[in-house]
Amino acid sequence: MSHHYAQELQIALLAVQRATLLTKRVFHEKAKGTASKDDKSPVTIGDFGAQALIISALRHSFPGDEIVAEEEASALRENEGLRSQIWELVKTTKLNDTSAEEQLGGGIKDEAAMLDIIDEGKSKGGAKGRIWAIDPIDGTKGFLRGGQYAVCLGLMVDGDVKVGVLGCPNLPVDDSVSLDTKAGVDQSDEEGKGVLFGAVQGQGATSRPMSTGRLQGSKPIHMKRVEDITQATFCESVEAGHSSQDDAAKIAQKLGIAKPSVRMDSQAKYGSIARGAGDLYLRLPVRKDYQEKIWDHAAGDLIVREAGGVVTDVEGSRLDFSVGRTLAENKGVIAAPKAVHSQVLDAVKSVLAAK
Ligand SMILES: Nc1ncnc2c1ncn2[C@@H]1O[C@H](COP(=O)(O)O)[C@@H](OP(=O)(O)O)[C@H]1O
Ligand SMILES: [Mg+2]
Ligand SMILES: [Mg+2]
Ligand SMILES: [Mg+2]
Repeated sequence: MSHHYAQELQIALLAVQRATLLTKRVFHEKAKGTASKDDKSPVTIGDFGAQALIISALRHSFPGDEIVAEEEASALRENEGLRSQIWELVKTTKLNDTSAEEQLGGGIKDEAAMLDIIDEGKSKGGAKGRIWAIDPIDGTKGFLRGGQYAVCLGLMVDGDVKVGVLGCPNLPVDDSVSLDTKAGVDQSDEEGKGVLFGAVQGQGATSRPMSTGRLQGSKPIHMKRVEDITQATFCESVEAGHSSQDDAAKIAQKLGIAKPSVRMDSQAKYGSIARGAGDLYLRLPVRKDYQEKIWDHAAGDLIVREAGGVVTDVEGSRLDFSVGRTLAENKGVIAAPKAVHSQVLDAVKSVLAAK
């Protein structure tokens, strides 16, 4: 059966847009209510709330699909304070358009149902069937710092990403605003900010301004043509523990790039290069044993490829989303326009080989 994924894209865009209304409310509140996960990484009431709203929307339209989501509710079951703060946000966050809200199935029944919904994201992933990957807040550290963050949703079918959506409340709406070194720091969702990226395999990538109700009109986006690699703008993580900034600096030097990197949190990096605001995204392993999570890459990988880019790991292999909740077969990420990807990859390989 041929499949155009029109309904999947529509629901994913609306679900992400609604979830960002919740994260923006949290962003503007002083008490962000963080908890610490087993791996010591932070999670906020925004992460839990956004995950609940997205899963609830997916369940309404696609009840048979599997879901891989980053967060789980166990910490909330033991913490009534945290739980009720999240429920307060979830039950009062709605799109201000009746038809759009209806497409998402409206709200969640009660607090207990919310916890169960959050826990519906425990699929093991894999190579068979329809599986959604959700990162309710990607770049949680950036979110807490007032940097970039993204609400991320991807649909994989038989291990291949078919639909990808990124909501980036703190990026400029205008695709032509080039990244500078301030793009990742001290950002807010003031006037002129907030963009939704979307892509369907084989149909290209788009951006549109975020709204509080129905979807706004979209524009196709494309990666920028790199005439001269020495003038390229590359982005990397703010967190030195997530991507080796030392290796990135050596790779840049090898390519003759003198401009400092743009450091920003989250998959906003993928969105930014896909729209031509920057050129390259390098994610270079710091720890040999770390496995990248599928929800950190699924949407961004498709959006960049549909905008004319190539995304591989540091060895040049495509990211393999078919092996579970992590990218167990890949290390790092190299995303670049098609015409220069192999040149960048050569530089990456030679720098990493020399270590
Ligand atoms: N050692 C590590 N190496 C690479 N990525 C890591 C990591 N530890 C955590 N991460 C992931 O890095 C993501 C943020 O990426 P970035 O640095 O590009 O903003 C985090 O997503 P969350 O913020 O959703 O937890 C987390 O999943
Ligand atoms: Mg996290
Ligand atoms: Mg993440
Ligand atoms: Mg996250």
